[in-house]
Amino acid sequence: MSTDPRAGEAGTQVEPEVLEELLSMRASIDNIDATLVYLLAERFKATQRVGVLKAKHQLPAADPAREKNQISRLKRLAHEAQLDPEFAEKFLNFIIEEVIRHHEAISASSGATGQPGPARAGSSDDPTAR
Ligand SMILES: C=C(O[C@@H]1C=C(C(=O)O)C=C[C@H]1O)C(=O)O
Repeated sequence: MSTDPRAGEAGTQVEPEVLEELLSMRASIDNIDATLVYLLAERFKATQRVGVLKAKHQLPAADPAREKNQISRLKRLAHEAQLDPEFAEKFLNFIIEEVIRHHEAISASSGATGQPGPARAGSSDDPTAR
């Protein structure tokens, strides 16, 4: 029924009014997804700075006490927002795992100098490369 590429599979399967409603909701989803990408990019910029600070002061990459506090706070917020708290926990753990991986890489590259090393310059683990 529609050749609009935004309609996807549904374009050939539903009435024009239904399609219009679907496309309007998808436009919101696109905006939300773009916001998520920007938010995640900002969060990773901040955590990269934490990683550099930790490497400089020989602090461990992971901080389980901080993670525990964050997860209970986020689960509480998720519940209030009618988002599945278990999903919120999984999502946050997924992100934290990646952050810790970055911190370990920063620490490994900084060696004795406490500075991100030249071997990592330009890599995704080097926040100064951005
Ligand atoms: C960013 C930090 O490093 C790690 C990553 C965290 C996160 O992504 O929120 C939280 C705790 C740490 O395990 C930190 O210590 O603040």
